[in-house]
Amino acid sequence: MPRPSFTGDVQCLVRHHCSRMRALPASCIDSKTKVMLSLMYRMVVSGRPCARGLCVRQYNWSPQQLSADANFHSARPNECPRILITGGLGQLGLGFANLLRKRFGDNSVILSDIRKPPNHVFHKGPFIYADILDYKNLREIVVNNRITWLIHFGVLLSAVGEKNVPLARSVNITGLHNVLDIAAENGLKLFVPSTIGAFGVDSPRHSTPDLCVQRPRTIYGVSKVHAELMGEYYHHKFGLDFRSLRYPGVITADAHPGGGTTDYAVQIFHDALKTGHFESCLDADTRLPMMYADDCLRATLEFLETPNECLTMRTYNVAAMSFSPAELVEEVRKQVPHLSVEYKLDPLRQAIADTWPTSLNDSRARQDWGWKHDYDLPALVSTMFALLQGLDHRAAKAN
Ligand SMILES: NC(=O)c1ccc[n+]([C@@H]2O[C@H](COP(=O)([O-])OP(=O)(O)OC[C@H]3O[C@@H](n4cnc5c(N)ncnc54)[C@H](O)[C@@H]3O)[C@@H](O)[C@H]2O)c1
Ligand SMILES: C[C@@H](O)[C@H](N)C(=O)O
Repeated sequence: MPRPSFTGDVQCLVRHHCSRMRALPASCIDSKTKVMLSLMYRMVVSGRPCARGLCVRQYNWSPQQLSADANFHSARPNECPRILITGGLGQLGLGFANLLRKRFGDNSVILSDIRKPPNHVFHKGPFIYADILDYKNLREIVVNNRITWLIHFGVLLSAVGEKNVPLARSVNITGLHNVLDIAAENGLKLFVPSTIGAFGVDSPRHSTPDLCVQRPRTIYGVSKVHAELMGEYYHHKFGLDFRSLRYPGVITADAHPGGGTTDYAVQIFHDALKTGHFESCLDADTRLPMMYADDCLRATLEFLETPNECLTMRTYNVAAMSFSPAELVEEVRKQVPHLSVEYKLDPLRQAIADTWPTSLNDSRARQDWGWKHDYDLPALVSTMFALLQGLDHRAAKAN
């Protein structure tokens, strides 16, 4: 094995850390930091890469990656997590950043994406450019900001993924590999959402359990099964605190849909308010599991805060409701009675939806960490209208 190319500065840093660590009472040292530092120390003094953990990739360390004001020597085990969200400008990122900022403080959460943030996002809290395909840049952001939790939302969803398989493979699989390695090397807690799309025609279609045959037929689904398995493998092999929830289709007023099969269930609210006419890309009877964003994001935070000892798995189903386009239309018409509807099926999305579960069994999440949803279909519909009408009202006042 080649000798790792540590610079003198980093050797000093590691030795300094290790001597500080020995000087502190054991109760003050976060166990992951302890393992990481002892592995680093072993590497430096022996000149050999460690067998387990940390050095998932061989790379050159460069002192430039430590910012001038890097202050991780003073990190305390019980301080708030410092969180990075990748792909944060999609449907779920901003909502989750808001929830996490309420819980841990505005500066504890960095949103990142490859797109330019709108003004209201940029001024609301820290934002940084981060391409998950750029391993070095991502590692630098994690190190310089002393990140402790990584929320990995960067992805191509099911329908857009099928339209550009090479890009989906790259973002969803290579991007995941980068994130996994950086999380393992830096002792992070890593959350990667999975999806109902991780199941396929061979899975039980109704009340689909956590553990069953998973043979999805989209690149999105294949990449999510890969993420579940790789995360669990890193957990067992390297001790990575990997966690994943299989989300249903998520409905949010925060952003426009990002190219998924369940997009229709978001689009209908915008169309009902703007034009009073809605074209469904899925057949009237196509039933899929769905969830309101507040439930989804609360589930994620509660899951992340659950002590390891309570978890019996690393990947859990979470569920709230299931409905078809026809059932959603019926509920929407209680608020917008004049809504006209046309079923103009998109063959790509319909074919995908036909392979997904109609409902999920999430009894393990309810049992292990107390998951409980708040929103059913009527509550979802009235909340979405209230929020979107409020937003329209505010936009009209601003113009
Ligand atoms: N929205 C849902 O209904 C739903 C359901 C199940 C699971 N999920 C999962 O939740 C997570 C978030 O989903 P979402 O709905 O916000 O997705 P989205 O498609 O709305 O957003 C994904 C974001 O990833 C960004 N991105 C693309 N390539 C990138 C790259 N190379 N580097 C960094 N960022 C990149 C995009 O710019 C986009 O802002 C995903 O992992 C998704 O699979 C979502
Ligand atoms: C279900 C989910 O993963 C996403 N909304 C999609 O349709 O692709």
